[in-house]
Amino acid sequence: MSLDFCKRIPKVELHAHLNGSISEETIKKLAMKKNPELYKDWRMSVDKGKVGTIDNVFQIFKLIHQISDNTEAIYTIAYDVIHEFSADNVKYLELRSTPRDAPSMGMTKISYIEAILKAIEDCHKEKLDIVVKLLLAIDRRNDLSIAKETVDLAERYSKLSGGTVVGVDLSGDPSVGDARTLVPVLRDAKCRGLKLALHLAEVPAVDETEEMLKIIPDRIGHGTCLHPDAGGSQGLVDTVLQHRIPLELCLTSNMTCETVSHVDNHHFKYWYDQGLPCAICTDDKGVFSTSLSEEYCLVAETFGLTRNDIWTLSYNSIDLIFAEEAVKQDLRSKWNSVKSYELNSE
Ligand SMILES: CNc1ncnc2c1ncn2[C@@H]1O[C@H](COP(=O)(O)O)[C@@H](O)[C@H]1O
Repeated sequence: MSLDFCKRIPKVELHAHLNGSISEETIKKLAMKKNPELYKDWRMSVDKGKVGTIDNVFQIFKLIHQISDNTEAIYTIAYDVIHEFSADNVKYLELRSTPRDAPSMGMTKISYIEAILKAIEDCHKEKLDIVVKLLLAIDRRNDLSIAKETVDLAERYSKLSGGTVVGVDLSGDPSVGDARTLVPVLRDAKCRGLKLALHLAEVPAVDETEEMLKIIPDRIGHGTCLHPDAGGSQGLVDTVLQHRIPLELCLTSNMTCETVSHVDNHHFKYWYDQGLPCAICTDDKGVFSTSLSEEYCLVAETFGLTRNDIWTLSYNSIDLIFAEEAVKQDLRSKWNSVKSYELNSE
């Protein structure tokens, strides 16, 4: 499978953490303004293949958050990240980010969210050929009151943004906290009409995952350890299949975090063969030095998928987006208008 083909086809990105998606250029630009040492530290941490283990990855987020501690930086990051995904032929992007405040820098959670929304709006005004939506993330280390505040903000900004904010993500270091404490807030978010994308079973956690699946999230992030062979259980597999809960799969991320031993063993294969809806995603394209095209190419090469399979994978991801039906229809037309050309060209 040529990378060129994967670059050319239109794509949907459904699992991209804003601060993990920052490119080297943007990090450099922001760090130079603040403290050039931060750029050097970042450079040393993310050299491809060196990141290793999930603990190291979460150290890198701490470093990035030092750089993105002001609203101007958040705007720049969102603006640049949207342009970068667009340059990779991503036509629909769902960003997710954890609202943060930094009182000493004058950043509030409100100004944080508004900076991202402004970047989305500015890209739209430029007529960039990409639809962008936003999920507000709850860090699993947070307590119930912070989670509730995030849900309130998501509901408020879903209205104020005219539907750009579409839901809530649950993420954060999977070895920290117990997501079960957040169940009432997540259920409430669902009742309020917000979509739920939950990181589940990124590491083995059968009891927690069982409880979280009772919410029936709209999508699952990773789901690496759902299967009994990966530290999950048949019950988890059955529930996911019964409700056909789509998975957001991020191969390079899982390899780098060492939650999957070898790419050949990636759970994509199992779920794809079961016919479960799966979206290929980047997770943190900056931290993992990847792009959505590279992820598609990796899936194709690892599991022997044809051009047609890859096209279908990309096309079917449209069904999984959290936007209204009219957006889905527009995207399907866009895909169909280039399909025969892309599938038949060299
Ligand atoms: C590698 N797998 C992962 N698993 C779980 N959570 C992850 C993650 N990658 C990123 N995040 C979550 O996203 C935050 C950074 O973006 P934002 O500051 O929110 O834009 C991280 O701090 C973490 O909470």
